[in-house]
Amino acid sequence: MILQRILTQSRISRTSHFSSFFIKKNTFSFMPPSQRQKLIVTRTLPQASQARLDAGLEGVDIVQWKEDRAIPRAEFLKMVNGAEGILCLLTDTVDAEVLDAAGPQLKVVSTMSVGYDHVNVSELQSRKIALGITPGVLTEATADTTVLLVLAATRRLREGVDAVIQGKWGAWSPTWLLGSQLTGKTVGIVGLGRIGVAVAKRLKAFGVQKFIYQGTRRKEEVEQDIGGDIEFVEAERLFKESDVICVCCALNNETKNMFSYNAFSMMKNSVVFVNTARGGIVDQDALIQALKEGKVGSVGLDVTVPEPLPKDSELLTFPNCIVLPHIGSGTLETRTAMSEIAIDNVLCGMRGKPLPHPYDA
Ligand SMILES: O=CC(=O)O
Repeated sequence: MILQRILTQSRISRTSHFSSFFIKKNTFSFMPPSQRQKLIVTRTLPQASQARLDAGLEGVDIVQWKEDRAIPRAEFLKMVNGAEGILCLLTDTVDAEVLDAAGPQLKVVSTMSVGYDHVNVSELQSRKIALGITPGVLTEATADTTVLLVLAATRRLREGVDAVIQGKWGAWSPTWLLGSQLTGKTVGIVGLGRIGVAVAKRLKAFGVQKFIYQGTRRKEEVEQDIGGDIEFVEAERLFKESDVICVCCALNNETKNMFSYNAFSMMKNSVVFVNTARGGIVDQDALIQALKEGKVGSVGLDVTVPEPLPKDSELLTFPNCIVLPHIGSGTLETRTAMSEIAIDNVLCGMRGKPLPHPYDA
């Protein structure tokens, strides 16, 4: 009891506040300083995971950026020096400069995200640094957000809400604010991975008649799992035939700017276009042009370039375009599961063990 109190007090007294970041030394281990490992955490984590860090990790000194904004690059480069593990977010670019600033002892980068387009994977590989991601746990939340945007866009949610707020709600009208419905429609999914499948299964319940999908290869086992009318098609056919398009793929060299002006020009004028993956998959200027020219029916985006999207972005001027602030995985359950995996990944990497959720080339 007395020992417990001494340890707690000593832990508190050794936690120092350093400009905007905290250094937390684990004081209940008698490990000599030379054997202690430095872990960088680039943001405050959801409550349960933050409590885990605050309780201390055996043999680890945690240096954490605790402001409610992304860590400035210069701070990141300073803070990372001497780290053996980095727990970062999708807002932190991890490239050769960061790895150089860290030094050769760096063993693992663990991102609290399933996407890793902010990490230079080949640099990590060439330096034999492990990369951990958080797959699986955000599938349901992100699929929910995708369906939310599909429904919001098809039923003109933004226009309806704006009309109520602006006092433009007149008498009930047989012709006002008519949207479309999903019954009998064709939905195109780009990227039939975990999230794409979860989206298809949800949308099936709305009476979608046919799914067409695009990706690196046909997935027969997944087709069977979803069931019904589902077909792997070329991108061009997906653009032309879909009533609704959901972008659920990773951002990489193949998918960057895949939604070009040409792609939007091929689509039905009534198409509902939803992106919950990464902003860079869409040529945003082309999307703005397509919206101006009435080449797309309605749009729902959870991701943009840049993020945050500036308040004066032209994208925000279209009543048929709804933009969310990248909250696809934004539930307490999901974000907690993601941060727990990110901690497990980074600890295993620092201790030289296989990561429970490694990036899989
Ligand atoms: O966008 C969210 C993620 O990649 O986890």
